[in-house]
Amino acid sequence: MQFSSFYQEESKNRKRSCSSMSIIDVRDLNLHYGAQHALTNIQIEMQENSITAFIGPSGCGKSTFLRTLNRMNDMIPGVTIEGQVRIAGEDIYQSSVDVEILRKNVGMVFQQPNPFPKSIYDNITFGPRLHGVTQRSVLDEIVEKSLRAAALWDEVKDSLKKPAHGLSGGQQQRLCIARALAVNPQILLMDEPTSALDPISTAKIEDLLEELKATYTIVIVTHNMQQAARISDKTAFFLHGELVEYDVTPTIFQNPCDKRTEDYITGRFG
Ligand SMILES: Nc1ncnc2c1ncn2[C@@H]1O[C@H](COP(=O)(O)OP(=O)(O)OP(=O)(O)O)[C@@H](O)[C@H]1O
Repeated sequence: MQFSSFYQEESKNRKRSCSSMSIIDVRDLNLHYGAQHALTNIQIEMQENSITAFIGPSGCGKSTFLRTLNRMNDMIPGVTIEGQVRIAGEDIYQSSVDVEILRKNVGMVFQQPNPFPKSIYDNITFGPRLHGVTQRSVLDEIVEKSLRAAALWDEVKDSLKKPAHGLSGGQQQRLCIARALAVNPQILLMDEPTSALDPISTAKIEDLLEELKATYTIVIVTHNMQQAARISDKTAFFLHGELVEYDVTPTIFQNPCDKRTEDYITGRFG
């Protein structure tokens, strides 16, 4: 199927399915960096159209785990991964999986906004063009739709040909979100997406995530516990490469089962 029709068809299907099935299902996941055991027996299921937050002290494995969800660790020399990561029922570590298509479906936004040194328009169309969209009208439509979804359209609609690097940090991060949405992913992975931003830009992105979860499944690493409490449906607490506790967010913050979670959220360590 042509990517443009694939894009439109997928959008329609996405709107129809608003169930809360597990879209991510991880079983017995272990990851080593050489001899270092960085993730130990991770088991977790994440629901479609929800926001899941990963919290825990520095070095506990949050980002490493996030990267296993679209095979971003594959490129790191010496990494070994065992276990299963199922996305929409498919084990993404099977050799038959096309990693390019996987990363189209499971997009990523990083801590530092990283727009390409290109125009706003070309940043958004980069992914769709890579996947074969050439028709100008379709590209225009994707640009508008992605920028609207990222709550940036009104601010940039008259300067689409201007360099992306001319935008503020907060606008650049929303552009990076729009760029990720332009290839119509199912899942958006976000690694501390607001830690480089001021409080107003942070609030805009938090509001945006609340809107985006109607269409996408969002997994976010955050050091900001108020942020996790504000925006996530479920929270996973990691410590020393283990998933200590995972539950609905109010339970994690108000009534955690594990003493280690309680110590962390009450600021006794980390
Ligand atoms: N590319 C890498 N090569 C080797 N070891 C790594 C690599 N990336 C992470 N690690 C190690 O794996 C462990 C987990 O790191 P990771 O970055 O996943 O933790 P984190 O919880 O996301 O930390 P932070 O909150 O500081 O970003 C750490 O001991 C880290 O040093």
